[in-house]
Amino acid sequence: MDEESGYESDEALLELEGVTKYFAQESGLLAGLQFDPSQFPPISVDRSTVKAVDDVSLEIQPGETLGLVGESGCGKSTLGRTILRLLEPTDGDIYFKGENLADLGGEALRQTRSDMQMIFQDPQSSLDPRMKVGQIIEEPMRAHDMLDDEGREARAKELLEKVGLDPRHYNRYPHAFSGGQRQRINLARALSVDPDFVVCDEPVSALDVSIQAQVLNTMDRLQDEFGLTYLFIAHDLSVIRHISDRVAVMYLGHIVELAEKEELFENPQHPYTRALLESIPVPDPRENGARGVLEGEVPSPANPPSGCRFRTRCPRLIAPDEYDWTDEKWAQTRAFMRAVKRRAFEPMPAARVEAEFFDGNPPRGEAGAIVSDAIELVATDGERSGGGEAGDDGDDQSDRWTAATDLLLESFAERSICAREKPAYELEAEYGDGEHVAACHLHR
Ligand SMILES: Nc1ncnc2c1ncn2[C@@H]1O[C@H](COP(=O)(O)OP(=O)(O)OP(=O)(O)O)[C@@H](O)[C@H]1O
Repeated sequence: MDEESGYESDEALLELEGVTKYFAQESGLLAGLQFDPSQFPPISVDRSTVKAVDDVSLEIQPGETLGLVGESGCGKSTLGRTILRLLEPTDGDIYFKGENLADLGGEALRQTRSDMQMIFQDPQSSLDPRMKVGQIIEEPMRAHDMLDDEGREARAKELLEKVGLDPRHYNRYPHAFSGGQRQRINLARALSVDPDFVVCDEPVSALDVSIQAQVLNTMDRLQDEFGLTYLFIAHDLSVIRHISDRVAVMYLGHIVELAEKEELFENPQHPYTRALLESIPVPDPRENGARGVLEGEVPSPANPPSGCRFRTRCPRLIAPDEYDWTDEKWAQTRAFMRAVKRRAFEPMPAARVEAEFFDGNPPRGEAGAIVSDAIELVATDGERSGGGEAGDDGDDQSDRWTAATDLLLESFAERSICAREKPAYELEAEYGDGEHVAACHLHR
């Protein structure tokens, strides 16, 4: 038990409740200027809100490594920085050792700041090239008034050794070290103030794969030796798999799935996690191999989809309750809707659209009428299309695809539970007995 705070080590070290971070973003200079003569002043600046982290709740237990994975821009770094109070949360609470960080001030805040450290992706730019390695490692100790000059030097040298470097390099400059060595210097610096919790933000992403494993192994060893708890941010699932005890998957500011590592990798329950896992082996990013699994663009975090944030790209979007569907007819309609939205097929006669997407047997009833209206809009022989005849111009055609897309999305996608309710479900784990949460209505 921690005498001062009353914190007992079987409680969560860190607890997030509804943590939210929005950024006010001004659009590009001219593009963002709105002209409205009926208003005074007639020119206004269009400000949008980037919902980088939205309502994140989770716990991190002492001594564990929670991996945080997701595509670039999903909010991982923002979450890490918000936890450390490098960014002020827009909403929500962060408890560290049972204390709400927002309530801390003075000495308690100072102490907590040294208890929580961060290491960044790019060791090149985070190490001041004009400072010697020893000074770099001692800097946080000096800022926190820890030890005297001699004590700091002794500790810096000891830390150099602990992270796998030669203590005789104390007086060298960062440029004399390789990328992997520079990341080790970063580690030594973060550990100098004896933290309990370290946010590791893509610490090995800039390193060669062969060096990555070595640095990860060192981080693993140091975790045991120093009793550290890690929040380990990475976009690379193999790195996450190497280091994590539990894994949280992030998409567009939400945690979509969280489970113990084995459970997450062997029994993923969110379609986004599955898509991520299926696209793992991409040794050469220019090779398109399995990358097609995640179709479509990530929507803008300034205007994220309602309900489930992944629904606009989800291959398992749930049928709206309004209509009578068989699974087969819904699967076909969903595929057709996606193809129309992405204009993924050449214009063709209605009968061929029906043959290609619905095996010649489109849905009937109310849903069928909507599907047939959409087919008519895009078909070359559709009544409303005039398709292929003289006088048909590109704009017209484009309008019809847009109209068909809107009709299908509004009638079907937007009425799905996936669009209407934010999902959050607790599941039974198949591997281990840890918690497994998946934000997907398939588990309702
Ligand atoms: N200071 C800021 N002002 C405005 N928008 C920001 C700011 N910082 C981040 N964002 C936006 O917030 C979203 C989340 O960014 P963040 O860097 O947290 O994602 P990430 O998952 O860490 O991505 P990456 O791995 O590329 O760093 C992005 O859309 C980003 O553009």
